[in-house]
Amino acid sequence: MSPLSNQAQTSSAIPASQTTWIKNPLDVFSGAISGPDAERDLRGGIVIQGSQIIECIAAGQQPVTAVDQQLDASDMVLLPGLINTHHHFYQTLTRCLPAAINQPLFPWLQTLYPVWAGLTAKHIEVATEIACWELMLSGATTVADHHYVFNHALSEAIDIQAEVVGRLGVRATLTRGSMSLSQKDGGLPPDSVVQTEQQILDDSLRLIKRYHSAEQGSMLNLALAPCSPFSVTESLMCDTATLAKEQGVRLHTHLGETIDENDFCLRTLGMRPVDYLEHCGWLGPQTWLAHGIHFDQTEIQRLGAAQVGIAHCPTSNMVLASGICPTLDLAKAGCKLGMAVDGSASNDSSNMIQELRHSLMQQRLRYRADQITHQQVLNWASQGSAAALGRDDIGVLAPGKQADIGLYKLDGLNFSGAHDPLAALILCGASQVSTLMVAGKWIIEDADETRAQLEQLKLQHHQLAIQLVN
Ligand SMILES: Nc1nc2[nH]cnc2c(=O)[nH]1
Repeated sequence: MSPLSNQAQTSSAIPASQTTWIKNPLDVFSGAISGPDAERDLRGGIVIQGSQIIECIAAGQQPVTAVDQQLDASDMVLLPGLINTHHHFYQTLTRCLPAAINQPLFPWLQTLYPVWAGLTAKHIEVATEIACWELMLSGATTVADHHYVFNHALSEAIDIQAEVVGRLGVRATLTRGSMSLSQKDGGLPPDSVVQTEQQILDDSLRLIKRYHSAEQGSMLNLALAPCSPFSVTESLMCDTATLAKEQGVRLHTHLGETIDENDFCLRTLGMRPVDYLEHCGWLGPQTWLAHGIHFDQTEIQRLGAAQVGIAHCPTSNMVLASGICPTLDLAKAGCKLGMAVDGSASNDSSNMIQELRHSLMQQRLRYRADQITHQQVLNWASQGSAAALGRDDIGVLAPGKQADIGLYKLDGLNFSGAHDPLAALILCGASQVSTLMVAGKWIIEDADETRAQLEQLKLQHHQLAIQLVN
């Protein structure tokens, strides 16, 4: 059933000329925690036209614009669509693999690389679909993926992902990942999952030309993402930075995740990861890093001065016992702090709203309770994540921004007795949206119905997961 009322319009796409008032939400968060976007009163709701928000309404006020239809949101909390800045969709197929669980990053990867070497086009397609639905059902309207496993039979992984995200209607940043340093050359991955530098650079250029759209409201950004210092050659890191600059796309990699990575860099490159980043031409605002944990204070200042983005992945960092990201220090220094669930083999879920709860709890162990609020983690997952992905058209509820929103009903037992609805979303542990809109289109109109429709896909995914490990 459509959540819309008053007019007969029930289409999930709002025609460009139509206006919709998301009316009187129970509570609302704009995405910002300082400045004019944080101070604006949104308790009367927002008006959407086409793919954009055109009006924000103060409590008790009516829209100035004539509205064609309304959605009564008085029993729902309104958030900007959450933005996931780092994932490995294919890892949904290797969640909780007994041989891999209970290990830190390096042995965990070495256990999983040979399994991932068996990925086929079908695995990529179905895993991408499952991960995207899991993210969307948990409130994400923009998803980023870091696909870096290109076995010898699988060259079209990003093309498959581009087809799936386009079909689902979710906004995406797809990164062309890569590995070029195998065990025989002193790296961590086996030969079966690395490519030559030329193969990687040629395919990167092909994908940028085919899919990257940089305009406001873009549904698909492409970025380049050599995997990590221990799986990529130095020359590929440098050449990728040059290509990204020539083509005007962003750069992404894993950095500062573990002490083992620091040791690897010192031993094989003779420098620490941030020096390596600078040496390869990566230390700038075009770069966002997954994890960003093991930096000293001087390195944090250098990353901040360069306005590097950080994909903070608290659950994965706890599961792999990697460490605790110095979020507030990085943000204070000038880094753009975003949030991510990381790959589903190190999480082992892709639930974006639950990630915020984990972040709040983990970060309170490092900082004071009054410094890590529910608004702070919500801000990282919206405005902060948008900045990390280099976007200023999403992540905030304000006129002129894209109409990407999530609405949450607090009807579970876990919310009973909660006083502050916005705080309850994080502290009582929300796990699912009720409805979700991307670029003015209802992607999820009724989450329970959507879940029911995904049963067949789930079965197929589970069978593919079993087949992959056998
Ligand atoms: N957490 C995590 N770190 C990585 N470093 C290189 N590859 C990976 C990965 O798949 N997950």
